[in-house]
Amino acid sequence: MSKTAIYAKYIYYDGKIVEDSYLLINDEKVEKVVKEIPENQKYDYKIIERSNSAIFPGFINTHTHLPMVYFRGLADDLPLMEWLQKYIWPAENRWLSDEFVYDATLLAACELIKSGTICANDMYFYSDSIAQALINAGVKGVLGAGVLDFPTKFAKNPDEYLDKAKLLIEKYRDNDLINIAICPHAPYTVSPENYKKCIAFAERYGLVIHTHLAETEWEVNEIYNKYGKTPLKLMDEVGMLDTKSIFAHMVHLTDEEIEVAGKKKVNISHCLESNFKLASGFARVKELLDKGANVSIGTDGAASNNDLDILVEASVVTKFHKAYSGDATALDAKTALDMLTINAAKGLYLENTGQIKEGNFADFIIVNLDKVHLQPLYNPVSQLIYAAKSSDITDVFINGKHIMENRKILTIDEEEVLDKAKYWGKKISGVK
Ligand SMILES: CSC[C@H]1O[C@@H](n2cnc3c(O)ncnc32)[C@H](O)[C@@H]1O
Ligand SMILES: [Zn+2]
Repeated sequence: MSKTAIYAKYIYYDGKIVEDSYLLINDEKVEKVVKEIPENQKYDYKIIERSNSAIFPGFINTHTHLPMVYFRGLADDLPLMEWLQKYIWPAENRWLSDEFVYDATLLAACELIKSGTICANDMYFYSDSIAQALINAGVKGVLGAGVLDFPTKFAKNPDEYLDKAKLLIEKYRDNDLINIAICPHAPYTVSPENYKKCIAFAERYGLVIHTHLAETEWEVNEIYNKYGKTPLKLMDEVGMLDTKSIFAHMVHLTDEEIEVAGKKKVNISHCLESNFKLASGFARVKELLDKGANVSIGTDGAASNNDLDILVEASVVTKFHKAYSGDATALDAKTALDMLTINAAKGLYLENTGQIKEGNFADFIIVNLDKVHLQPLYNPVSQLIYAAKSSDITDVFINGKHIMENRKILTIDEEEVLDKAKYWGKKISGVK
């Protein structure tokens, strides 16, 4: 049994700031916070001193495509469908393999760890290799096996995509870092019949189902022309709103659909920077939250964002929605932190996750407050969301394991990961 006690200036424990205390960790779980460790227990703990720091729950990125870090900057300044059809899908068909996905996911994992992300909700192919990379890095993943109506290098048809998902479920059933999900890509690439197949499959195995929805105006028109209804209405009719589901984007919703999303407490991953960059628009997050939807934050892939830094994303999200609503009280710093943590865990159906409290998994970050841009300090949560940079995160713990210490990743060799990224970059760009 391993016990750790971390002393910090501030600990965001069970939704409240506790000052000048120890956070006690017992193996992979949080024990409690105490002002003093009883004299007779002092030698039971490895003590870590961070008296100029604050401890917060680790962040959860609820929509991404991790291996796409190797396509970062490959095709920029384009709208979604042109970006996908002319550049990204051809690149995926040319380059994806287990080796590519494993190497790329290690690079993504470094970026996640360095920006305080303890778990990513991924949607891609070759998810076995994604799982192996995340396990080696010590990062949690909800790994969504992608499903499309059409064939790719990875699978011939929806049945084969699902057969491959079955193997993942069996392999990772007892893994404490990995959960498997099912990911029909979007209503313009997956028929209603295949959505129903995915739902039946997800329900049989108790999985979360994760899809892109209402991302662009093009999608709304395409679905209307094909089915005579909106994307959300179509999802409601196939049963997606009445199962364990999470929807990425939800940009183009009518007022009535915002009511429905709220009433049905739909889980939404808001991907603002990707939506901005592809000029897709933006989700009406304040209204969705006010009506009762559960909104968390995703970066989307690094080929459309172009990074996986969820702390920057949250800062942009809170400020943008104040400006858009004309209400400076909208999406305050606590709401932004909740979106990165509790809302995200709820949206992914992860138990004992998303908050530092007794019995929860010990997933947390340590932020160095001794920085010119972080002093003086009146409100630690406000400082985290509005002023801190990811580079202020010194330490990351996941399931009680020390993953990054004083910004050095302890689980994988960052230099080697960088060398591999450069090697693949040269290959992809055709440089000899
Ligand atoms: C089914 S595997 C994932 C699939 O999604 C593609 N993708 C990446 N970003 C987006 C986005 O913003 N909208 C739609 N599809 C996206 C990715 O390239 C894979 O092919
Ligand atoms: Zn996406």
